[in-house]
Amino acid sequence: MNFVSIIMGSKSDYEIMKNCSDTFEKFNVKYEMIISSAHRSPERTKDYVKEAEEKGAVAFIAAAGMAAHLAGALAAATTKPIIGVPMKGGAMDGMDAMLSTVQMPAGMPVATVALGKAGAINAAYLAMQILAISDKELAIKLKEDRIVKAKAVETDSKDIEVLL
Ligand SMILES: Nc1c(C(=O)O)ncn1[C@@H]1O[C@H](COP(=O)(O)O)[C@@H](O)[C@H]1O
Repeated sequence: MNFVSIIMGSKSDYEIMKNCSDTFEKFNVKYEMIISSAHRSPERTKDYVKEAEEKGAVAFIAAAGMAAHLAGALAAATTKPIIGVPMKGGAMDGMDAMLSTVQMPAGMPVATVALGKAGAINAAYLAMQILAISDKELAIKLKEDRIVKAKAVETDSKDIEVLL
């Protein structure tokens, strides 16, 4: 059973990451979602990655704030794609999380998405684009979603546009 795994460093990340799981729900894509920290629960994190891989996890989404090492720790534990979502908050409001998520050494990639809600949603989209390589039905749904988005831009414009 193919699925995507979402791991958050803390329950305080859930409000934003619910946007990620909601996106999977919208597209009917299977996911798991847990809290585990590379800092606070290193053994749980390592054990979970192994179990999730055995169950069929195709990609991992790691969301963490501040000194965000979770995504990097997952990258060290598996060769499955890792998508990192830096969380806003803390004294540096996410700049720290963004840099610690994105600045991985060569050969240990973490595909880092935007801070905040857009990042949580894009993490799900990126994971679905990975799944869609071998899932034609999902690939079609993603293409249809682009058409809907493009139409929404036109509709929004029509509401306010001024053309000469
Ligand atoms: N960066 C990490 C890791 C980790 O990288 O393992 N574990 C928790 N955290 C982050 O610490 C922030 C504050 O956590 P608390 O709100 O629980 O104090 C959260 O954004 C979490 O992701």
